[in-house]
Amino acid sequence: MHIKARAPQPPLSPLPRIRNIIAVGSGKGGVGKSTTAVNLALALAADGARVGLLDADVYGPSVPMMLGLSGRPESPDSKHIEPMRAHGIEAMSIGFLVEADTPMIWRGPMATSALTQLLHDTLWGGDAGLDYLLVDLPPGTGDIQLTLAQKIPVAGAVVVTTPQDVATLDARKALRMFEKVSIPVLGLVENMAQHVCSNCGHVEHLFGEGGGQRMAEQYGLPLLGSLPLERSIREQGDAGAPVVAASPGSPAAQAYVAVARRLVEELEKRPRAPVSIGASLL
Ligand SMILES: Nc1ncnc2c1ncn2[C@@H]1O[C@H](COP(=O)(O)OP(=O)(O)OP(=O)(O)O)[C@@H](O)[C@H]1O
Repeated sequence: MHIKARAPQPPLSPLPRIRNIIAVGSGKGGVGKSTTAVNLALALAADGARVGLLDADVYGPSVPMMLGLSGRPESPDSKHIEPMRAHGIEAMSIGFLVEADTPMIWRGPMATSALTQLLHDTLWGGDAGLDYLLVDLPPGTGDIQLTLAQKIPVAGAVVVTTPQDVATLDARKALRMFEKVSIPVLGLVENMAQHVCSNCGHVEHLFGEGGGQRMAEQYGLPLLGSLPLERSIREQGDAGAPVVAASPGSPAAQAYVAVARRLVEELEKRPRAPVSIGASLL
């Protein structure tokens, strides 16, 4: 039987220089989504990957502070912008383009168009491109999150939750949101799972134990890992040198590295071509 050679297919992703875009979302604010996204990006880079981080959290862009970055990105041709660089990763944030104390009161369409522009106009990865671009989504599951998730060609999503969040419906709402836009959820990350005393190292499960695992089982999703609630994670994030960069040998940093490796494993189980969920909308 004669098999016709297939005609070359157009690339599925409108961003072919970025091999994998991973969205980091949460059902509600304050669960540590940005802290997790920043440290996961650094952990992937520590394993040798070329990594970028897009801060899409229009309501509270915290990536510049967490990476110790300030100032404005440069534009070589007044059409594109150079990403900012810190601790071996690239970053772009709406926070670089507005004054720090400007409240973000944009309506949905303005926010999403500014963010998709940032995604497309940033010169990610120079000539070599990026292995991973993590997108720190705004907290919650409203219209902005939904539209963004649709407009960005995401390969998969990670949902960050706390043990209390698991007990409520918030994290489940985030799962449903990704399901609605056919974005595969690569797994759950349980943040602030146990408190480690900074004096004596005593470990306490302040918010109960096993909630993340139970939820993961209920939804048939992997639990990518549980991260400790530790003073150093907050302090180093506030100081612009997140724990994975500042104390790479610490148990907290190792916990992020373990989650990052599990994330890559899950991603590699998926079909290679990035899911171009939003391609028709772009
Ligand atoms: N594992 C942790 N241990 C200690 N502090 C943490 C941890 N994770 C996050 N934090 C702290 O909790 C606060 C909220 O974290 P973060 O800003 O990452 O949350 P978020 O979910 O992105 O919030 P937002 O809804 O404002 O975007 C920050 O002060 C951060 O330093």
